Order: sequence, then structure tokens, then C-alpha cells
Amino acid sequence: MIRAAFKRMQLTWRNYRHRFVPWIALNLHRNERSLRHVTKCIQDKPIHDEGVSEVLLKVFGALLVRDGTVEKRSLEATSLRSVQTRKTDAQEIYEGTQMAENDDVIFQSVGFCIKRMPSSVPLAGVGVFVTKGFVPKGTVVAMYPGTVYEAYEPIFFQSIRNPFVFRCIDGILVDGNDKGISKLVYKSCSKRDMLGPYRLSDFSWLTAHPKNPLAIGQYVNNCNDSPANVCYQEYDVPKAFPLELYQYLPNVKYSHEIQRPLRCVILVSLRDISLGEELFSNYYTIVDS
Ligand SMILES: C[S@@+](CC[C@H](N)C(=O)[O-])C[C@H]1O[C@@H](n2cnc3c(N)ncnc32)[C@H](O)[C@@H]1O
Repeated sequence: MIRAAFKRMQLTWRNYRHRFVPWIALNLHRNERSLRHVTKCIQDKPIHDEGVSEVLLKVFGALLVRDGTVEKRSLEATSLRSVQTRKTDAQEIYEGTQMAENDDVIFQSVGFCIKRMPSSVPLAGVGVFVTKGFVPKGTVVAMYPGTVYEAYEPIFFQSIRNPFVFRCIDGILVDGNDKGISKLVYKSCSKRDMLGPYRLSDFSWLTAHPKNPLAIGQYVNNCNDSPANVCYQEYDVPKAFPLELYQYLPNVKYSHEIQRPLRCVILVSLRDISLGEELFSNYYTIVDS
């Protein structure tokens, strides 16, 4: 009987998947009501991969068109700058235009905008809010940027005092920290991976103005007592994903020898989310066998 009880306990522990490692010890008791249960790893997907691809193609396609226009304008601004010798004006106009256009592009493609702002939870730091439009249930709301590590790859130094290391259902880790050693690692991997003229990942999420405004999912906070309004979903980039759109993916493999599709993590809305609401996920998932 004791053996059976021990076995049951072992099974429950094995099936318990915590998304953010340091959070587990201190906060589990606060989250019992909003724990997320899934029946099998593979089914931890509120929306089909095809649906995810569709949204990403739409958003990235719009960003590509926008960037084409902005590039032209930037060239014009640069030539204007050389004539006028007032360096900062042209740069400011360019950056301001780009930020406003980022919002427009996202709003026109998905019907909402999200932004980082101080969290509504005391002492929780920064959170992510819906700042324009409305998010319907079952939509890609954000992306979790960062360096992707296989379960066996070394991440010890990057993970010290780092609350941004996200654990996928299958043990793959995504380091979404935009500072310190994590930032250096991401940048160097991103610069390493080019295919001819094509950049295969975006590193602007490391700055205050990401080119892909959805790539701020690492700042979504954990829900305390009320249920989460978004959840994480693993997404492996399909072979047919257009090469010219990879430049907007905010993830890069730590080792480029790894022969598997690029792992991305997206956040999906679990219910309709209104303008002004903060996004909350659950940092824990229970996988029932
Ligand atoms: C992935 S980060 C989220 C972004 C973080 N808020 C920030 O400003 O950097 C996870 C960390 O956010 C904080 N956090 C997340 N949810 C929280 C909550 N409900 N209450 C208090 N702190 C929270 C904790 O410090 C946690 O280690």
C-alpha cells in the first residue's frame, strides 16, 4: 500500500510541469485555483498550428510591407540629414514614424495592440496590457522571445537570478531575458544565423522598440487568484514558413547544429480580453497522463 502511494506521488510529480523554475517553491499554494490541466503534452494546444501560422504570416507580411516603405523613407531622411546637417531631427522623425506605424500594422492585422506598462499587481514589476482594440478568445496575443536551448544544453550561467527562463512541455528552455549575458548570447546566435541576405531572427525585442510588437510575451505576469486570461503554446516553425519572414521571429537556436524546427512559444487568449486589461498567464501546467 505504501509502495502504491509512493508510486502515485512519483507519477503526479513527474506530470507536474512548471514553466518558470524559481517560482515553484515560493508560490504554488497561491496558484492552486488557477492551475492549468492538460490531458497529454501534444494536446496542450488551444489553437491549431495552422491557425498560428496563419496569424504570424498575416502580421509578418504586413510588417514586411511596412518595412519596405519605412526603408525608403529612412533613405530619404538620411539624405535630408546630410543636406541639413541637423542629425537628430531626421533620426527622431524616423523612429517616431516607425513606432506609430508598428501599432497601426498590428492593429490593422489583428485588431489590437499590446504594450509593456507597470503591472496592476503590487511589486510585480512590468506587465503587458491591451492598449488598443479588443482580443477575442483563441487568438495569438503575444510571442515569447528568446534563445532556445535543448533540455541537455548548458544554460547554468544564463539562468542565475534569471526569472525569464521558460520551460516548454517537452523540456526545451527559452531564455527571454533582454539583459546581461542572456542578451549577449541571443545577439551572437542571431548574428551567426544568416542565410545569404536573409536574417533568420529578430533581435530588436532586446530593445524598448521591438520591430515585432507581439514579441513582449516574456513580460506577462502570473495570475494570482483569478484565472489566467492567456496561456502558453509551443509552436515549431514549419518547413514551408517563408524565408523572408524569419526576420520577424524573436527566437534563435543556441546551437545551430540542432536538426529540429525552430521552437517558438506563443501566448493564446483563453477568453475575450478587453481594452485596458492586463494579460495574466499561469506559470504552472499539470499534464495528466
Ligand atoms: C517572467 S518575469 C515577468 C516580468 C516581470 N514582471 C518584470 O517586470 O520583469 C517573472 C517575474 O515577474 C514577477 N511576477 C510575475 N507574476 C507576479 C505576481 N503575480 N506577483 C508578484 N510578482 C510577479 C516575479 O518577480 C517573477 O519572477
